[in-house]
Amino acid sequence: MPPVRVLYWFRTDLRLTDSPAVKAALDLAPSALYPVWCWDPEYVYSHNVGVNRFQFLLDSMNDTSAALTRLNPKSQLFVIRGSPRTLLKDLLLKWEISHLVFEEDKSAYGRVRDASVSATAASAGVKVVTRTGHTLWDTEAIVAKNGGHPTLTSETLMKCVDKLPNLEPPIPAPNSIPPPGPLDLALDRNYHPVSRPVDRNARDRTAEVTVYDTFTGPHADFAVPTLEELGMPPATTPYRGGEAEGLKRLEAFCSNEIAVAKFEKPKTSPAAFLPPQTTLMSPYLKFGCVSVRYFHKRVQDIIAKHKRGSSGLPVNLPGQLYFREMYYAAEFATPCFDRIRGNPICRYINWSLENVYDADGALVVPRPVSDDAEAEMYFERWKEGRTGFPWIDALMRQLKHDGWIHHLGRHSVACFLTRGHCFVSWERGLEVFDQWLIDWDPCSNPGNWMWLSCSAFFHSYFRVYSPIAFGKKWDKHGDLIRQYVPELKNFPAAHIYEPWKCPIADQRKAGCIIGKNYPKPMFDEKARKEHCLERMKAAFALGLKGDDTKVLDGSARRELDEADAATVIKSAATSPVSGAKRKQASVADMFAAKGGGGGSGSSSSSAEKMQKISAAADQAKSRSGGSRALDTKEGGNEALGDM
Ligand SMILES: Cc1cc2nc3c(=O)[nH]c(=O)nc-3n(C[C@H](O)[C@H](O)[C@H](O)COP(=O)(O)OP(=O)(O)OC[C@H]3O[C@@H](n4cnc5c(N)ncnc54)[C@H](O)[C@@H]3O)c2cc1C
Repeated sequence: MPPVRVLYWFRTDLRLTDSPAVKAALDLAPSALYPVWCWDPEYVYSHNVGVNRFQFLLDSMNDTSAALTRLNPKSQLFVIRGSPRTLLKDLLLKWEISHLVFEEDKSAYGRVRDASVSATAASAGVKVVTRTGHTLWDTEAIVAKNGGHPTLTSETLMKCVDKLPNLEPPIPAPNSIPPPGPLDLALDRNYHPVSRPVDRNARDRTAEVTVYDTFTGPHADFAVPTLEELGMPPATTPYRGGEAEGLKRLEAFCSNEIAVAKFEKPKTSPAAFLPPQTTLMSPYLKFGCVSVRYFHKRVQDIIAKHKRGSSGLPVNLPGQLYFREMYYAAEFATPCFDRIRGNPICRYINWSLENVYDADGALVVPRPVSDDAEAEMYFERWKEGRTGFPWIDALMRQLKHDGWIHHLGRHSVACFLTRGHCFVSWERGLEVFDQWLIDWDPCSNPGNWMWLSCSAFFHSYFRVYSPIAFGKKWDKHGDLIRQYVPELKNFPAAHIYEPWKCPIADQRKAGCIIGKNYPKPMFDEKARKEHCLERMKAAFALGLKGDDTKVLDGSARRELDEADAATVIKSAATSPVSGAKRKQASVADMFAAKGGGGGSGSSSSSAEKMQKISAAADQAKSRSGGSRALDTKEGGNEALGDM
């Protein structure tokens, strides 16, 4: 029998407790175990990753490396700087590896990469062993139980998992591991990307990237890189990665068993991030520092112990984990999940700012400047936390600084940017979250953006989060605002959510003049909300999805823009005119001029179309119970009360 020599390829499973793939590697009883991380140039340059997420990843890698060394002083996480697609084959040959073992990554990106690496390994005569460990259930099996379709409600998900075998109990961390074999690596290729791709993270770098100057680190010790090697300044997030830190956080949360048993997501405060409000486990799940199955078992055991008065699905903690499963299974079965164009589950809405694609369907980068200057301005001010709505600004600044905000805070800012007020495409918001979130995830991020923008999963578009009342309900004194918008820290509580209404004498006393030290609101929020509701109504009535030919050839956009223009003509005489309305009125003028049959003819046919659309949407709204009812299947981590 040839000796068993295993290369364990770590990716989004930076842990040793309850890792089915680590167990599979050890079950092979290898004489040598090489725990490897490939520091992929694609991640460094082509993915949209901000400094906080890089820091969290480096923390997690260092923690795994230290844990491996504790289990065997000769072991560590062997970090090699290069693409797994090219590098792994050389490692397999040099180290005479018999088995390549890794945890499955079922995302669209992961599937393609893993298939290419597996094929390369097989061609080198190496056996490939994979296990599911990033999700509770095998995503592919869930989709198969759903007839190959994406799971669009948590109820559907539960029906599918009911047909799957029961979850296995978590696997304890190993007590020891074999050492690696010889580590000499006379690698002769240059793994530094010769033609470096567009650097999407250039904006965060303050120095040159030096991480690829060597294969095995500046001291040839396979060390975990540093932020300096990535050309990045120190991170600002207070959250540190790693299995030890993640398990500590989970235990701290679980120490209050009653709170665990009674947890109801919609009743947690978007302004709080300490237990028992929320677990803050998402970045640890994202990087696999904590096993989702271990987390699930831990809370299920507590719930079983305190059955009386415990909360139920979908609002309890297991329910939250099932939302994650739902998005994973939805992503698996949906082409173009992270964009509108070509996405069969995503409703088409004619957002004022949307992504532009070339004839082959590729995103146009750099992005052309939109001709809707107002929408561009809304987007920029949203991103910078300068909208003039302190609740929104506090959350956006918290997101940028800390890399994490509460789920219901994400609801607030996502609703505000998209269907609630700015009418900017969710694709633009997704990109900002992608850059800033430490827990960014290819399934949960697009999935939740589609939910919040009422593009998929959730459809009650007439339920809009107030940028004033919602925060006030949870944080009357405005502590979150005082912390993240220091300009307002001395503002009287009575006016902190609407500082523009504060008497000038009090503004002076608080040391902050609105319009000078802190912006005035960028629009009349009520008028904007009405404007967006009308546009959502039209899009819902048209009822197209991202893969419809009318979306792909641009005619859906024209049709909805015409309908919007007609609405403005209809309402111009009665509605308060915000800047945005003026802009729409000019769109209406353009339409009238283009119509050929003269202004009045065009606008009346358009108005008729709008009337039909509007009536259909009203019917849909009354069928679903109007603005007060919320389909419980859609709820679960929605704030069900006052929005
Ligand atoms: C616009 C938007 C974008 C989001 N992007 C991401 C993302 O990129 N990555 C990410 O992990 N979560 C994302 N979420 C979901 C959610 O906000 C975070 O998972 C949550 O804030 C994590 O906090 P927690 O760990 O304290 O959650 P808890 O309430 O303690 O829940 C426990 C775990 O359940 C999972 N979970 C809970 N709610 C959701 C949900 N709605 N979707 C998916 N998983 C959920 C998370 O893994 C979470 O750690 C997004 C939500 C919104 C509204």
